[in-house]
Amino acid sequence: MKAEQTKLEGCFIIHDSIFRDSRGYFFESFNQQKFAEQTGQVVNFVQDNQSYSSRGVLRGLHLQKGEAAQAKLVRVITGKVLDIAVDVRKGSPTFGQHVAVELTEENHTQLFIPRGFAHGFIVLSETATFFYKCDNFYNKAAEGGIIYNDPDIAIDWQIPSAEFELSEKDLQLPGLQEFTAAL
Ligand SMILES: Cc1cn([C@H]2C[C@H](O)[C@@H](COP(=O)(O)OP(=O)(O)O[C@H]3O[C@H](C)C(=O)[C@H](O)[C@H]3O)O2)c(=O)[nH]c1=O
Repeated sequence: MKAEQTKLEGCFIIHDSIFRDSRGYFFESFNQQKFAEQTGQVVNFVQDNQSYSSRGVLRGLHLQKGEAAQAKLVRVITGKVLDIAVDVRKGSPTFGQHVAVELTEENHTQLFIPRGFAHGFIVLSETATFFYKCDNFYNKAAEGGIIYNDPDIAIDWQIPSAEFELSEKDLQLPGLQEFTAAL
């Protein structure tokens, strides 16, 4: 695997080493030792999540606050998504900035999102199966988030907004300024 540092400190694009032969492919989707060597971060994941969505479904921007904050290692098993990580770490020099990465079943690319980031994705293919590892357990009481179309973050979700499908919960998330005021 190779870890590519993004413009956001601690957030890495992970390029996996895929072994292909006449049967198909194999790759180590996570190796704690190699990950630490490449990123300088020792991560102990404790929970795996998986979701399945159709084209236009937009999940996010979510995070867990305080002690319940989660680092995530995310990838796509089937389909294609645009994955977004937003730096909302208090005092960060890149506060409010984001990275956008296309994760597909073909490229096997992963994104490592540190604690203190908001995360979301939109499905660009007909359907997508999304898998991610978390280094902290789900804590509903600590859930928070930022509205997907906040003008200060200014995410280009790549497809027409008429195709978007969000949960009622996500449509009521606060803007970055309101979120920041509560930090
Ligand atoms: C996240 C989570 C949810 N749930 C339950 C709570 C709800 O009854 C149901 C669906 O939850 P939600 O609508 O929050 O699922 P997503 O919109 O996919 O949320 C995720 O979307 C973005 C992309 C993320 O990065 C987060 O990990 C996570 O917030 O699963 C659990 O039981 N455990 C969990 O860890």
